[in-house]
Amino acid sequence: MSGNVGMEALIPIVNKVQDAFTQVGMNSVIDLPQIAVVGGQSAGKSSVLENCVGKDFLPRGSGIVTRRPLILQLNYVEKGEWGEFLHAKGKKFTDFDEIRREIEAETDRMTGSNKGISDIPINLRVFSPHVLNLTLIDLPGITKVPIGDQPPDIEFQIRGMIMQFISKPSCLILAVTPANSDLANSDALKLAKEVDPEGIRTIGVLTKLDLMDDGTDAKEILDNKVLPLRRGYIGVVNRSQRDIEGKKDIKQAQAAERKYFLSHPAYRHLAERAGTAFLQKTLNQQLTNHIREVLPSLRSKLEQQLTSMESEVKEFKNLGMSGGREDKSAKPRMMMQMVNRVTHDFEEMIEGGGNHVDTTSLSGGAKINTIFHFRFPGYLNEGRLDEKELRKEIGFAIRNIHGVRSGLFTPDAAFEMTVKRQIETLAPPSMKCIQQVSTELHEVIMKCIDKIKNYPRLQAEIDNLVSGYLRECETHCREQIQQLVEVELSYINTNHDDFIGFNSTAKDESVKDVQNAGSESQLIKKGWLSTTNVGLTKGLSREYWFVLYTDALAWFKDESERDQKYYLTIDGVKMKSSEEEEEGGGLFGHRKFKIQLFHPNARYLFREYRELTLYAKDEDDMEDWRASFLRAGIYTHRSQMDMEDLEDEDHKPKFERLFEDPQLERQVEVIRTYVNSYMAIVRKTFKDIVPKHIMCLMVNKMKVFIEIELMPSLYGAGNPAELMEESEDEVRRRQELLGMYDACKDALKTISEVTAKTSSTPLPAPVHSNNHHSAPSPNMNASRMPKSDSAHSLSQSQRSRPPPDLPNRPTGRSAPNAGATRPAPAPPGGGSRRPPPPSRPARPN
Ligand SMILES: Nc1nc2c(ncn2[C@@H]2O[C@H](COP(=O)(O)OP(=O)(O)OP(=O)(O)O)[C@@H](O)[C@H]2O)c(=O)[nH]1
Repeated sequence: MSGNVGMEALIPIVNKVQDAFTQVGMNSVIDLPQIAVVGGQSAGKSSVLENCVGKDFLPRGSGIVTRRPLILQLNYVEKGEWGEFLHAKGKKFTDFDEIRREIEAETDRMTGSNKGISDIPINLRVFSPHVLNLTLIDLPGITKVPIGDQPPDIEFQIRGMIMQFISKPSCLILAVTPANSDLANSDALKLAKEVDPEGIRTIGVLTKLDLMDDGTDAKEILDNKVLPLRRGYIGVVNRSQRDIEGKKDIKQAQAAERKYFLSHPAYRHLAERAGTAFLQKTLNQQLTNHIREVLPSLRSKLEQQLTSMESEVKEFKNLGMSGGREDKSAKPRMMMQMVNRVTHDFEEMIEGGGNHVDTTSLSGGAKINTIFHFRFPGYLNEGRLDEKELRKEIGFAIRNIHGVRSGLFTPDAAFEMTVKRQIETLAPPSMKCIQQVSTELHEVIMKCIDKIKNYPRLQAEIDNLVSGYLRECETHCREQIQQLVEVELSYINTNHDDFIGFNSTAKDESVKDVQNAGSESQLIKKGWLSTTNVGLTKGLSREYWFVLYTDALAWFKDESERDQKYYLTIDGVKMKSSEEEEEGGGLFGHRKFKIQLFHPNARYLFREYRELTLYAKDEDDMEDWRASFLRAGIYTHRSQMDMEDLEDEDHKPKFERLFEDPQLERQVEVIRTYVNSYMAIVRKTFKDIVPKHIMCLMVNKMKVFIEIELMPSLYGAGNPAELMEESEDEVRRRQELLGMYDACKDALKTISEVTAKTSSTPLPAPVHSNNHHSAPSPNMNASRMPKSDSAHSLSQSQRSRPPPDLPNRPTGRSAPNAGATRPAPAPPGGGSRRPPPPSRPARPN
């Protein structure tokens, strides 16, 4: 294909821009517009389209030839020239006559051979080094009277088909009208006007000038004086049927066409603005305008991309890595930068703050804080014995200390032994805390060095050194905590200010003694409990505020203790406690923690009740109350039946049996209270001191190590040049980045060159229906130009001319040559020719 020189000239420009953008990762940046030909049957549409491309391959002839839309995609390739049909994928058509035959055959396949039509397009892709990536659309000619197999609504169908394509705002419309027919009735112009009323994307093409009646010409139409179009009309002389049959080639045809215009007296003056070559030039200018229009946005995209790469490129340049040769001396400097980055990131992740605060998950420092203040206290509590177990231990200890004798007094040793056992249980949760912080620190390190993964050797070495040091810190910290446990075990400080044994030994040692001594009643415990039998319908429970004194139990409506419900002296009162399943508690049931108080020697406990049933909210609460009742001298009562139950099948005493001795039970309770008090102090100390140790011995030490010792350690570990060896990925990435950076700069240069080498042409001023004087212009684009600019492109003389009243109509003879001028008497008054009033609508719509 070489019939369109202008288009070929555009190819390198488009390709250069396209290539530059492909290199920077942007494809299809220049999306060239589609061009569609519309017109009546046999108007010469296919001929015009073929001329635009500059190659013979479309079926042409008299009658309805184009019966399906043909979407012709031109694709630029460096080598070879062939066509491919969508309906015959994979088959390459190198003979363009064969392409024509295939179009005809494919048309017939869908529509039959008897002039039927179809809106299903034929898709043809032509690959050639001589074309731009453009899409051209050949559409069936507009017809009104159905023939052959054509449906009755043929006109309507074809119209719909055409509209599908030309209504797209990006589609250029070549409205083809043969000069030997009435321009005023041109369906092509009517349709174009419907979708493009301002005429921005419509070019009028007047074919078959050579077939006009002798003595008539289309000068006035071509001068845009008849039915003026914003972009005017271009006259062409295509090959006649005889030329085609005689195999007149496109070049010969264009030469003959040029001769025709130059030699024709009516057209000589516009020979430079007529003919296939000028039509091509017009379209190419339109494409140029389009290219130039997209350049500014491409430029700004490129500039943005360049800016985003600048800092990294600068970094490489600083390190002497921008060229092909690498600067070896830059590696230690680079290593220092990397280590500084790790130091900075580590510090930031531990201490918080910084520029990149993570909003999706907790950072290292925040996680360590959670371990210290939420998880660690939980772990400390997990290690606690439950109340039952604790009592059991204390009970055994007391009995073992007393040996064969029944001890009258609570032995101190039992307290100390139990406390020591309890202190030992604090070691595992503390170690767990250390281990979790260590894991977190390691994760922080991993995150920090992930950023230097492009230097795998350096990354591995830092990991090795830092993780090794972390292990040392962890071991040291564990030793220190173990030491702390031993310190606690070495001296049980019963003189501690917060220890209740120290301050209130007398009070707690023997509540009973206090009572017996006739001292004043003392408060033991207050709290909510629910009960079912205090003046309520049986079965319903209700909460009261219970206050337990050394000698009495009182309950009130609420904490204000104003409305007292009852005051029960507890002398001789016993208790039973149990857990029971709540009725209707569902699959797993709700457990109820029940304590029953009763008087074994009296019929009624209070009022008409034999017992008082109290429900605690949970097991701990029940244990607390039980302990408090014990302190108040309310002991567990065992019936004979219970006692029988105290031996198991092997006649070994069950644990409960220990407590058949109320004296022992009371002693256990006293020690338990002391143990709890003392352990609360130790736990508090651990809660405070373990995190401090971890901070001091692990976190802070790690910070110092990374900041001060890491760099010298790295030097000790190996040569910086070797450590700074990049990963293949990094080398590739750097090359790509630098390549992309250069490509961006080249692309910007290309854009500047293209801008300098090409020029846009402004959109002609709009024409009015009665303006016969708008000059035709090859400039089709600039549709987005402000109207005022377009208006400026009109010369002063053009604007000052008075607008003629009506479109020019042919005078004299009948229709076929409407729009053509005939030698006719000069119009009255000279100036613009005023045709006689039209006998039918003179405008396309
Ligand atoms: N002499 C002469 N013949 C032309 C000219 N333009 C087209 N023809 C002839 O007119 C006939 C129809 O031309 P086509 O290009 O097939 O017209 P079309 O508009 O594509 O026709 P359909 O697709 O059938 O609607 C062919 O025989 C062409 O050779 C012209 O400018 N001068």
